[in-house]
Amino acid sequence: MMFRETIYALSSGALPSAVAVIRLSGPHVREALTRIVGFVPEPRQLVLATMRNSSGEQIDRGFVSYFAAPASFTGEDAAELDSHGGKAVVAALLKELSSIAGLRPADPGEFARRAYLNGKFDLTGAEALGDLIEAETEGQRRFAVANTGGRTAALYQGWRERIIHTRAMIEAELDFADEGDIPESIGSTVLSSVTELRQEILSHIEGYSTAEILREGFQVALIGPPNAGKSSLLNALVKRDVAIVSDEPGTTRDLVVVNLDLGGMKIVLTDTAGIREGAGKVEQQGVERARHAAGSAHLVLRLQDITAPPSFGLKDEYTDEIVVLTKIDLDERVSVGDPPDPGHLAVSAKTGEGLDALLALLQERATKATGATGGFVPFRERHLVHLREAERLLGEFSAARNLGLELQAELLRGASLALGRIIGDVDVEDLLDVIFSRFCVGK
Ligand SMILES: Nc1nc2c(ncn2[C@@H]2O[C@H](COP(=O)(O)OP(=O)(O)OP(=O)(O)O)[C@@H](O)[C@H]2O)c(=O)[nH]1
Ligand SMILES: [K+]
Ligand SMILES: [Mg+2]
Repeated sequence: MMFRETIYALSSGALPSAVAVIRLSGPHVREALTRIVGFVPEPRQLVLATMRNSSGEQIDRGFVSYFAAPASFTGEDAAELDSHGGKAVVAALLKELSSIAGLRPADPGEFARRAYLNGKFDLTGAEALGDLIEAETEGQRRFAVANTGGRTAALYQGWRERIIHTRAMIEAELDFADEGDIPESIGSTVLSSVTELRQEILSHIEGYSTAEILREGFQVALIGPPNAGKSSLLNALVKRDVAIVSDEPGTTRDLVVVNLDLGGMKIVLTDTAGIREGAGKVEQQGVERARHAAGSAHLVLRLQDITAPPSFGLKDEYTDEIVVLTKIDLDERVSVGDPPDPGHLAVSAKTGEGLDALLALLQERATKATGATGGFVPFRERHLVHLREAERLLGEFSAARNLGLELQAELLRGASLALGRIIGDVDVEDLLDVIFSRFCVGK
């Protein structure tokens, strides 16, 4: 696809910086380079050059590189100017570029959008690229990288081809059969291949939780009666005073949420209000929030003060929970290595005993929760919507008897369209804004 306008943007981060990278893409790139540095370098070479304004005055000296279409990120003629990262330097270069006819500043994600439209990657590839830029932990980075290579697209494309093949069998029958009933032999082949595919899609959908955990983090809720030491433990784990601690029961009212990076895994710790009966109105709201946080967490840490009697206010049980005995510095009979119950953990927020073991456990649980899928899972809510739609249509196909060939073909067409929407093969115009506007300017 040819665009008439040439776009440019500062693609590196906030100024001032040691070096700034200005990126250009479009039909006027050669012309712009000639204007700014006086020549067009050999493609794919970094060349030292003096950058000048239209009166010939030097703006800066730096590097310039040129990428001839279609061998560039966008598929168009493209270039990069590497200047010093001073605010005035970059401002002068951008001003100079703006004065060249046919050039305009790029919108957020516009380079990537052009790359997509020129077939450099499919929509899932673009989304993975966005994830890579947003990745904060090593786990997120690895996951995003795994998805940038077009593997997801290949999977969905393969499924589409199977559906299209099945549909072709049905349509061949449509052309020949008068009564619109498929012969028994073909009917069972078609049905079993549709059922098999539906099963594959279903198990793929299940893998979404992996992506969610990697992206949003492994959710850990700290619950327990008032004064169990929840806020103290949270602070000790993140080594910051995030939550207020006091000897007054009912100190924490709202949820206090902090992120932790454990060995490349994002862990989200939530401190909650102490759960007890007969709390006042505000505290009761906090208790409800606590219960809700615990209910939606991947792991619940149930804290118990070893110096306090066992709590009866905490009847709710959660599928994955661990009892953590707190304040063990106050009882010399209890030590980290020897808790009264071997299934429990023992810690002291005051001395730091037991914290390493707890952190190791959190990391292990989070890693286990993301499984060994190697990133081969749906990684956006958007994908899930279309996968569910495809699965639903295939399910309708398998369930109905005597649907008639035409309706069967129609269901398969719908399923194939749904999969096509994930990779961006069909009507995606409205989606492009959503996906690419999330990118930064210059990408
Ligand atoms: N000795 C000792 N005291 C602790 C420890 N952890 C917490 N405390 C004390 O226990 C009291 C309650 O601690 P918090 O962290 O506020 O307890 P909480 O569970 O968050 O309490 P609420 O928010 O009111 O539900 C404070 O006085 C803390 O100093 C510990 O490991 N050792
Ligand atoms: K307290
Ligand atoms: Mg608290």
